[in-house]
Amino acid sequence: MFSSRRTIISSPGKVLLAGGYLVLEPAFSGLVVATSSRFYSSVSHLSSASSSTSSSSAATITVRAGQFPREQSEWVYSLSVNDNAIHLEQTNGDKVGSNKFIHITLLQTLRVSYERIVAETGRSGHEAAQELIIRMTNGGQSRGLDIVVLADNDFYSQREQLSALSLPAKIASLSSIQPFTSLPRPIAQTNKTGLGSSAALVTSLVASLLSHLDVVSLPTGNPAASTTSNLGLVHSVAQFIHCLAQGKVGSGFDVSSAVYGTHVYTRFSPSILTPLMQNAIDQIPISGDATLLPVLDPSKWDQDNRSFRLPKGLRLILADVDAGTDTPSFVGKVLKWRKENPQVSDDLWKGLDQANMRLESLLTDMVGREGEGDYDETIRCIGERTIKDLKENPTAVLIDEIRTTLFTIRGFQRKMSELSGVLIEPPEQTKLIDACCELPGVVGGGVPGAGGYDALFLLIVDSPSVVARVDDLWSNWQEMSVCPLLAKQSDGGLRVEDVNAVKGLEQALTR
Ligand SMILES: Nc1ncnc2c1ncn2[C@@H]1O[C@H](COP(=O)(O)OP(=O)(O)OP(=O)(O)O)[C@@H](O)[C@H]1O
Ligand SMILES: C[C@@](O)(CCOP(=O)(O)O)CC(=O)O
Repeated sequence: MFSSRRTIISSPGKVLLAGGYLVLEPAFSGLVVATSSRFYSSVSHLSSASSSTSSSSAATITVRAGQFPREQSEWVYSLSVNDNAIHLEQTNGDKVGSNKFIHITLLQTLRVSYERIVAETGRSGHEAAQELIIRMTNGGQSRGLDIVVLADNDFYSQREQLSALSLPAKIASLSSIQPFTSLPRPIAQTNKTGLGSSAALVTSLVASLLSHLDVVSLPTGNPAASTTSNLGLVHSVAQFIHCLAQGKVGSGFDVSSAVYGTHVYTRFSPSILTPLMQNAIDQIPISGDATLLPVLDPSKWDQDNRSFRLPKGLRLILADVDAGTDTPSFVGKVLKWRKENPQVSDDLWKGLDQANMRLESLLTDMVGREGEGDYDETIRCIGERTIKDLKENPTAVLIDEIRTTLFTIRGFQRKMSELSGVLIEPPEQTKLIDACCELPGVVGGGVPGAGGYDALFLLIVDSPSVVARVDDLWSNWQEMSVCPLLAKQSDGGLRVEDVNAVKGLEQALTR
């Protein structure tokens, strides 16, 4: 009986609200907010194998990026076993080119799966390799795995789609675009919006593969309820793969939020991955001891995730600004300046970290006031700026302190820009964010993550009138092209999906 079993797991996008650059060092933390816009990975079995093609030592994997042109966005791999290794080769690279994030995710996740099969079944070598292939081919009844990856529209600029529909770059227009809308050009020629597509892709694909191959068990609904070892393994495997594919060990805040959702993140020690980064291999050894699992054992990872969320009644609203940011180049220049100016940069880092942690504390205090009788009314009045005397109202005082702290953080970012020569908050962004902050209901804002011209965020009162004010200012802004995203904050990380619960997903998977 051919199995129609399908595993769909999604990961949220990310916004590093505070802690850019500092979060690269374990001494400092970052406030990372997961977005409502998500990245989906679906794993099922390819059509049934005819007796001539079914094999216990080979399998096929096809991966399709469902919203991109199929002829340039479907990668096919063949997996085979020889005397001392499992090999994964792409078979259509000459036609569509390669996708290193997909290839590395498949290879390393299958390598983890093989090592887990050895550890759990006591089988090794060819026997364990055959067990892996049996799971990939549904007991030989299928040729292998059929994978489709899909991102919510927010991950990629929709400017062209909006102009093709003669629609203005406004929130209402974005809502009229079909979910997982087809994009005209391949990924490499598509503008991304800074939500962390690669981290969400890697994380959701690792989780869906490990789950489909029965290596981890992630219950439907809220995987956060699953055992920490399962989620912890998904986290460490995804962090390793993302670093390998990016060719550097970043802070990992983006993978952490793709797994755990919104939280205060303190990075893992980069040295944990050194043994694996130095001799990355391109096959899966089936002789000798496990080499991945001892390093990716979650109990050996020292990152910290402190729970944190935005308070009820406030909303994160995001915009994609017309030019991107070369994050690796920004990071390189800032860290070079920091190394050359240790005293000045230490003082700056400590001052900025205090402001970042003050922001966390104030937002958490706001969460603590959600049950107060005056909370909702105060938020409503702040939205229309009809509060006369802030001093009389503790919630209003807190919001005013959040506003001040966001300005303080931006001041430190401008100081970092001035001293390092890296335009973290460029003058054009300063002008735009200051103009937004003048609007009633806007608490504050800033440039997320590495900054530059990539994106901007605002913290606003979550009311239609405030959203409309911001939307209007952005759509009329002349100095830069500012396009809103639909994303809001969300608290959840990895999620096992029911295809019928996600609008447009079934159609996009079978398109
Ligand atoms: N839908 C997708 N399907 C397959 N691969 C994708 C998809 N989206 C992104 N990728 C992969 O991720 C790579 C982008 O990773 P990169 O680290 O350069 O950007 P990023 O920092 O994640 O971007 P952003 O934060 O703007 O989304 C692409 O080159 C591609 O290999
Ligand atoms: C600059 C840095 O601290 C944050 C980059 O954030 P983003 O990719 O610009 O959202 C780099 C990192 O944390 O890996």
